[in-house]
Amino acid sequence: MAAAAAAVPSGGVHLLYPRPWFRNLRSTARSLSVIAESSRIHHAEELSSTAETPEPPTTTITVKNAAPYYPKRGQMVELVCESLAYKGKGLCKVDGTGFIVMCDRALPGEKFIGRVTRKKDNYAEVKKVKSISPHWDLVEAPCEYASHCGGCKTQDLLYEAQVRSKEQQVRELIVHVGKFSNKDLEYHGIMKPIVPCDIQFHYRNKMEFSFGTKRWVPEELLQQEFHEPNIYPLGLHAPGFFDKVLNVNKCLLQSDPANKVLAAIQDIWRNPEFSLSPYDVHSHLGFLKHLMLRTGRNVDTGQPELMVNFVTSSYQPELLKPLVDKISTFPNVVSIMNNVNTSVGNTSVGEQEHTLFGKPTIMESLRGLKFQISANSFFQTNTHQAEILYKLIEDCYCLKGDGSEIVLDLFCGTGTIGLTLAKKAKHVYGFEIVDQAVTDARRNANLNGICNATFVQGDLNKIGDNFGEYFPKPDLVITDPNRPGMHMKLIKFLLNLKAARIVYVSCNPATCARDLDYLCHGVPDKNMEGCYKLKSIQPVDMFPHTPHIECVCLLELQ
Ligand SMILES: C[S@@+](CC[C@H](N)C(=O)[O-])C[C@H]1O[C@@H](n2cnc3c(N)ncnc32)[C@H](O)[C@@H]1O
Repeated sequence: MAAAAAAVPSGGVHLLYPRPWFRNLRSTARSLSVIAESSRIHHAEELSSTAETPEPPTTTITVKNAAPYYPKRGQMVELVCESLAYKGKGLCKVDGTGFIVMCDRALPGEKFIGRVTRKKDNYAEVKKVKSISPHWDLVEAPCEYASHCGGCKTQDLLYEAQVRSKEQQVRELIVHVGKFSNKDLEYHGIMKPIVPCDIQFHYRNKMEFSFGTKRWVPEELLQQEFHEPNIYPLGLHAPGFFDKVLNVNKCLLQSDPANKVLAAIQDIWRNPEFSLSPYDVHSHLGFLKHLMLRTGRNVDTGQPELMVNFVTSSYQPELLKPLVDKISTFPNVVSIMNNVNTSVGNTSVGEQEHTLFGKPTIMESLRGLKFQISANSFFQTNTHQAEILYKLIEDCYCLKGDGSEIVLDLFCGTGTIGLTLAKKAKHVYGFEIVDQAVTDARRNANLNGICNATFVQGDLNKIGDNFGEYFPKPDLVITDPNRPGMHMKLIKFLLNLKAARIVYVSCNPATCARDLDYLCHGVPDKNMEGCYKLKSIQPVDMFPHTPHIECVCLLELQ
């Protein structure tokens, strides 16, 4: 494994000379409109539960000199990938027409044949059928599943090229969805260079695998190798399928102790003597749904500690006993949990939780504080890079440190950001929807002897006009929403609140760009005026080899 990891160079992104393709990424107007359009689709998908939030603006751009082009479903096209865009998809143009085509797993510079699978008004999606010449910055992907697994999409792209592309995506979204001028971003130093992740494998502290009844074998492997498609899989979902699972014996993104546990479970769970059946998502029969592995750290010894969580459709501990007996002998396993989820949905959060071995939580430390993590609580999944992210947040907000300031921590999860600020603040008020996370946040405050933090359970998409009565006017607002971004009610609240500074931490640059636009430029059709000035945007790579991008943005009241 060490050799495999070494094949991918680390860090150093700012020292490399940009390749010609990167300069070409001063993209044409047309490609930008597609990226903006992509973000609109994204919102439509993800905001279905928050119907009142308007979709982000799309950029209407006239395409100069583009011949009309009407690809048909099933048509084969030869393409060259220009750059990476939304969800890490390759952005290509049909030669001579400028028509935009998006392709999963096409990487910059790659020439390939694609089959049109989906057609929209102004772009199409293709599936790569054959690669003609490889992409620039090709490296050998160390993981055997890299070209099929839905987790990593860009393992075979040089890490420096991955982060350059992420930085460029953020810039384009901020300009075209957020409506900030590229010139301002450059000349006022608003757009900061991306912070790469210097650990590019084994960085995830949490992985969730699914048990399945249908093993997914990629088309190209069906012919090449001997496969036993009837063997039940335990692994990751095939991209786009909720009922097909790619069997995975080892994942290079999770810790070594977690991989040892995964391998041990793979070895024995199909043994007919144990009568363990995978849950069938169609018939709703079967027992084993998911296997969640979380890696923490014993804060006294520094040794990894592992939580193994079996998600099952019913409570039958006697069935799990052979697995528990085996993995409880592993020195790092300190907790074996069973979440029982009787619903037909795919979620791993159980209605009941049982401790089968050891303790119900594991420990982790972040910015000098201790955190107790339960099976279902949110915790930053890359602990190493979270240290760097939180330091950036700390540097960004510049609390005076005299204990006079009030901090509002929105979407606080288990309270990690707020608690790391508490020592410098007068009081921290955290709001979070998940009950268990709020319980954890309170426990974490106690664990660290922090008395000036209050955590409240509540839905920030449903705040009433009296929301501001729950806390004194804050000097600083931290907002860290999940992928759909902030609801319009919350935007409106923040525009009326007029806190001196907002630090917006985002895991989705498209919704982040939309919300920054609202906070800075207002929402004309709601008669809301913007009152913030964007001071900085700092992209951070928390998840190498995946399309995910984190950003820390500082806004100041104008
Ligand atoms: C990206 S996480 C941030 C967590 C935390 N700030 C941290 O750094 O660990 C987003 C959090 O928002 C919470 N959340 C999602 N929707 C919410 C809502 N409508 N109201 C309140 N909290 C919500 C999620 O449960 C999750 O804990």
